[in-house]
Amino acid sequence: MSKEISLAEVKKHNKPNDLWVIIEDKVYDLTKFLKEHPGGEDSLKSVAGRDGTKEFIDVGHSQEARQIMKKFLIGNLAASDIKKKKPVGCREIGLAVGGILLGVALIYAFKYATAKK
Ligand code: HEM
Repeated sequence: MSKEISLAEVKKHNKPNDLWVIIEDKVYDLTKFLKEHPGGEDSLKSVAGRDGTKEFIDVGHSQEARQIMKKFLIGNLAASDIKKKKPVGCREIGLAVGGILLGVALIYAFKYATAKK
């Protein structure tokens, strides 16, 4: 199992000579890659010690870049620091469907009540 690293720990490594970055909940030590990065040093420095997932994806990195990054993987972001995406629960779906059915039933009831006899 790979190492779990907390967000607080990653934040400490925010300098060019000690540069960690979080990408897709994984932690990379890019200190040695800084000078080799085809996208320049500044882009990596701008996300030093923090989550650079959005920036990494926005660039549209190649498969080759994804291969290279594996060499610098040092661990996973601690589960407690991973932002949980709230899924839409069954309760919400149930309420929405119930609301729509009630609305349709009311329209029919109204039409029936006001229909000319
Ligand atoms: C382990 C992490 C990373 C690796 C291995 C990596 C590798 C590469 C490689 C190989 C390229 C050349 C183009 C390609 O093959 O896609 C590239 C370009 C680039 N990267 Fe990264 N990169 C990493 C992280 C980042 C991050 C976090 C940022 C932004 C904050 C970034 C910004 C850029 C930019 C701006 C380019 C230039 C794109 C262009 O010229 O069109 N990279 N990177």
